[in-house]
Amino acid sequence: MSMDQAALMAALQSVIDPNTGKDFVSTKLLKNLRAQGASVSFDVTLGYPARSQIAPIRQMLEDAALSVPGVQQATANVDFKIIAHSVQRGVPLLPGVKNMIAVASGKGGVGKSTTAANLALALAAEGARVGMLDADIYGPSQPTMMGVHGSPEHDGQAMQPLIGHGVQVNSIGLMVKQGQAMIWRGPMVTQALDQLMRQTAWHDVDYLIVDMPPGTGDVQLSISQRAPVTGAVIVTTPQDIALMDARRGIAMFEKVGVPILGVVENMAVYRCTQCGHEEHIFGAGGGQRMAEEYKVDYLGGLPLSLSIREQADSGCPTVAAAPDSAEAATYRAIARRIAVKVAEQAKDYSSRFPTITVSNT
Ligand SMILES: Nc1ncnc2c1ncn2[C@@H]1O[C@H](COP(=O)(O)OP(=O)(O)OP(=O)(O)O)[C@@H](O)[C@H]1O
Repeated sequence: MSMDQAALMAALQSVIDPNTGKDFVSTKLLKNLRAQGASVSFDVTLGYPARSQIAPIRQMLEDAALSVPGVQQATANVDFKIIAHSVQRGVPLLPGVKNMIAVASGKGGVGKSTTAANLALALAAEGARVGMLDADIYGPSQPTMMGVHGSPEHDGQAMQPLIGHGVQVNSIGLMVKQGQAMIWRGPMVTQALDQLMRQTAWHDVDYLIVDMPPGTGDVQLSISQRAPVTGAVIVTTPQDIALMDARRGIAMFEKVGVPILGVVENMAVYRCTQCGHEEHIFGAGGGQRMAEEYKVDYLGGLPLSLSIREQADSGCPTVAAAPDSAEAATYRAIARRIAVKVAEQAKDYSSRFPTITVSNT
């Protein structure tokens, strides 16, 4: 029995990627469909890091093809490729970095650095090449959280990032003495961060996570204007005051044309380690309500958890220390949502155009 090509396409189109909610045919991700006798094969390239997703997606696609009368053999070649997506107009990309994701918060102490570290590890666990730029001048904690020691080597041109849990790390905390940066004035901070960003030899990074200084002052505004940011993630806790500050964070990025990838609610609920009872100490649903009000995505919530704190503060964040825990699964789900949202953004075309230098001579 010969196969009906239209039926094959319809069957393949009925398969929905659970991560994007879209099919692979109308999004043109399915390519090179070959049919020979009773065999079909095709390629699917996902736009987000998907090591754990390849096998189930391959299975769904092959099952769909095999359900078509006349198809006896189906081979789906599924892989992923992360490309550079657009940033603010007129801001050039950093060499060696495809996408920069700013992790920000309206106020300090909400768990921004912990979230940034775990998201970096979650993206890396799915096969992405990840960098971590710790720009938190007021409390650079990434060297501790990512477990890196020493200073980056400088070859006269650029600094070599340190490697922690497979992630390329550089931090303002590795460049200055403890406490020194806090007394710098705004322009000095901006200059130091600019240098840190541009003079680090990032090696073919798919996602550079930037742990931003907390707040929405001049330094933060300047980074969000000058750095090529693909999108921003806002971390908040559920208290009204933190939510109010988070709103300011959203407004700051929107003002400079950086898309908000979504909101992460940290320390959303307390779960008793003895009996499992859950208590919304700071009120329930605040992050979600704020996300709805501001029409941004609610990416997920993390509980107030002793293990999250202990693991991050001891240099092995939860995603690496306890990959089978519920908290690690939440971080991975949030990271996947972020990567999918980045993949949906327009491609960066700036590298296609030559830079025009006007010379007066
Ligand atoms: N979900 C959580 N449960 C328990 N403790 C947490 C959680 N998230 C973060 N912490 C802890 O709270 C403290 C502050 O977290 P973190 O440094 O990530 O916050 P931050 O917002 O980056 O702060 P800063 O304003 O200093 O940049 C750390 O000790 C961290 O381990």
